[in-house]
Amino acid sequence: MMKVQKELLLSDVQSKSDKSPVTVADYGSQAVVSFMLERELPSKSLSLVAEEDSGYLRNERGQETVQRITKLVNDTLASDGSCSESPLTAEDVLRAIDNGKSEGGSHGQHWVLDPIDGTKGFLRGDQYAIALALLDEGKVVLGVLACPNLPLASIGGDTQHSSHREVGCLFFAEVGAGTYMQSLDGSSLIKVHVSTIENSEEASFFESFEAAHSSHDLSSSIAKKLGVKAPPVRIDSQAKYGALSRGDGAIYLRFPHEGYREKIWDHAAGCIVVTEAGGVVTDAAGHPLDFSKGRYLDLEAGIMATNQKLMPLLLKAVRESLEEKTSSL
Ligand SMILES: Nc1ncnc2c1ncn2[C@@H]1O[C@H](COP(=O)(O)O)[C@@H](O)[C@H]1OP(=O)(O)O
Ligand SMILES: [Mg+2]
Ligand SMILES: [Mg+2]
Ligand SMILES: [Mg+2]
Repeated sequence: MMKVQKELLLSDVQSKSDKSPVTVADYGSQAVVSFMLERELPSKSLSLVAEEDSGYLRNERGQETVQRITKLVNDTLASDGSCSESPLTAEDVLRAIDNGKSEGGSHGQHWVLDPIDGTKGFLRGDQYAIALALLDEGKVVLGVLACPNLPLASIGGDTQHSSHREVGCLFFAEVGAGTYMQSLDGSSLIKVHVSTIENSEEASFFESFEAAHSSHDLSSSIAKKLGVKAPPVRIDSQAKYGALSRGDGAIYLRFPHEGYREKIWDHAAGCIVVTEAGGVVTDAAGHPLDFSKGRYLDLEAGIMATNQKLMPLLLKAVRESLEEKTSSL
């Protein structure tokens, strides 16, 4: 994935109908994960709720892109050493991508995948994540978050110039069993916990790098009410949930602009990674996120995450800031 990030060509990037970018890496990652899940869980019929579909790839202009993705997928499976079968054809790859069309819901088990979360960060050479979760009867019971560019050392405010530049973190959480972090090369497994800060003035917070994804004005007003002194830490993708789960910062604020609908694959893995590390994730009204409603989350105004001690204070500050915003309109 990191090699693809470095070598990405202009022609490898397309624009979707909602104007967000999608790359050969997004499609390739979805095909690989879908293919692996099918292979590892042969006895069950797979239900996968995933971001991408093959629509664009199946039209004429997509032909070249499909060839490129097919090569990437086969190279990846071969380098992993886990593939003894013959190489996948373009049609196999398109079918693996389209496995992700499930509607999810409150019954049975559904895998939830964002093959590349934070595509804009990926294109910039910054943070991105591969996020996979398992829903059981509408609840997230398992979450895995791979963050190939996230430093193993803390990225919290005052440690940003740390000399430890090693990157690549894997977070995983299972309901009732806590959250663990491992380096992507497989060494050093540790159990992680959210920050224990109780004084909001000492807290630092994460938000989107992209101002179009989350209102920076609103989070700055909330931070001011809490007396937060540190400047916001702005990074892309669910890497924010990962960083929060190990206490790099104490708060995550996300307030998309009017009309944006949050998707379950953008939060399912991150949510359990934070809650199993002792944190709380809610919408702006303080309700837990409901992953049982299909491909979209149905929620009020925004998403926030912090530790249990700070949540009541945060909720109050969010309420006040939202009221001020409404009355100023
Ligand atoms: N207009 C938008 N507002 C909010 N989030 C968006 C918007 N467009 C895309 N996203 C999604 O928000 C998430 C990244 O936001 P951030 O990095 O700011 O946390 C990604 O899941 C991204 O999708 P994608 O998975 O396609 O990158
Ligand atoms: Mg996308
Ligand atoms: Mg995403
Ligand atoms: Mg994505």
